[in-house]
Amino acid sequence: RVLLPSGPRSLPVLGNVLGLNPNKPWITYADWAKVHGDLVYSRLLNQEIIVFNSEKVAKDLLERRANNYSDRPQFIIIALFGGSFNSALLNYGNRWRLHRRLFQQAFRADAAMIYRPTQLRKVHQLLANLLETPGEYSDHLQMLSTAVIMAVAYGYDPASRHDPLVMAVERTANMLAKASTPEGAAVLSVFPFSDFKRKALECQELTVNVIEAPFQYVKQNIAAGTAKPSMVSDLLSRMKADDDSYELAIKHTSASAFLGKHFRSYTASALKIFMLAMFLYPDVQRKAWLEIDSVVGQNRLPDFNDRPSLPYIEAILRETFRWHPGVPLGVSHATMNDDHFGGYFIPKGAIVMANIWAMSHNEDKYPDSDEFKPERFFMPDGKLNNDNVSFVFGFGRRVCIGRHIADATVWAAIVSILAAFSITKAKDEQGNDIEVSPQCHPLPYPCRIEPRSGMSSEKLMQMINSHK
Ligand code: HEM
Repeated sequence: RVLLPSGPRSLPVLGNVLGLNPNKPWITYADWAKVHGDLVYSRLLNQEIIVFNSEKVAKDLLERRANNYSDRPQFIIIALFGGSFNSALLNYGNRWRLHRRLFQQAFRADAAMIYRPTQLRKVHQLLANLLETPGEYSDHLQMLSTAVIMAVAYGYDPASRHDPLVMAVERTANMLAKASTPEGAAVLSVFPFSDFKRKALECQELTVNVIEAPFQYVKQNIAAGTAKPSMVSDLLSRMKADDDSYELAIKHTSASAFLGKHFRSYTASALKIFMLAMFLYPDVQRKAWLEIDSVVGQNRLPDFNDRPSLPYIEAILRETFRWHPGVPLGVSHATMNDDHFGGYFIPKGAIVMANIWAMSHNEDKYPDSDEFKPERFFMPDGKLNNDNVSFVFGFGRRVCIGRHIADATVWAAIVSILAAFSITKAKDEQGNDIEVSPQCHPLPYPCRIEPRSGMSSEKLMQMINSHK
């Protein structure tokens, strides 16, 4: 008799739909793991789902048995919404291999270095925006995220957050994202909303335009000799003439980078979490200022050369990724064949999810895991340990391809915001602190952002301008 991994008792048709917290399923899965172990079996309607709640199991299966665990589940709903171009959701096969190779050429650790000046420029623009309209910080962080991806993928410089292309991207990406979680897809397929088909068609049309427009922009710039370095211009320069399938793959990979709503949002989510941590943990902020002042001083803005000399900032970056990981359940994998592990049967076609949230809240590894404590990354001798929380970027052959870009953007934004500003709780009309509670995908909550002691608006603007 085959023994499936253990899991909660399920209802005949619905499976475990009703037991799942739809807003934070990772918490439900982590609770189930306390009863059933690191491997939890559940069912959503007729789809089998196995959740890996520890790094060890995720590595044993997603990495060491990558041949079987590198597929993605396919949802008809995503194709209906025009999302089948997305590299992150492709089946494990030749089309995905070509996409991955193109991404790899542009985004591997050494190639990604050429985008650093652009990333720093966009971060300085963020500082200027925060200075001008601090209350809109959440929009500014989203804009940074989008602007970096558009610059890296296309050399495109959005004029402002009302840029028509950016607005079209936001709209399309939001629609696609709703269709692309297993929970969303399962529920939508049984309880379709009345305007579902209309939305699907609208989204398909938007997607076609949003893929084509920035690609044509690069081609025109190449023809005019004005193209900036970008993933698309680089890949086009290596393409043999009239290779239509290769050209289509370039269009689709670059679009995946900016239309996969997740990937742009993850950078912004990490930064919103960072802002939250800074005003909830003012001592951390003070320690960071001390480190920045002793290494960088107060007369210039930090740059990437400072990174090795700023270990406390590095620890803040790691803790930001760990405390509230932006992708708490990773991107779902799927099994290609039946398998056995630890005495359990893992069926072919099961959806497999890495519960990154459970891993980042493993109390054995991260005691007081709900607390924001950058100190946890230091060894007794005061040096940084080697835990760079890489699990937040996923596992195995489908590990995040944008992680070097994302890591550099988030680092540059964190260190620059700390160098320039003080972040404190906002006050209500009576002058009392407004309290907020941490969430995984934070809404814009109020906070106060102002030039920190020793900094003034004029000085900050001078420093920003001196980098142009
Ligand atoms: C803080 C920011 C980010 C986080 C936390 C993050 C996290 C992740 C995770 C957890 C996965 C799934 C890995 C797996 O299947 O095991 C993933 C996949 C992916 N990420 Fe990221 N990501 C971030 C930013 C980005 C950016 C900026 C880009 C684009 C430039 C990007 C591109 C991708 C792609 C294309 C995949 C799919 C890879 C594949 O299926 O082969 N990510 N990311």
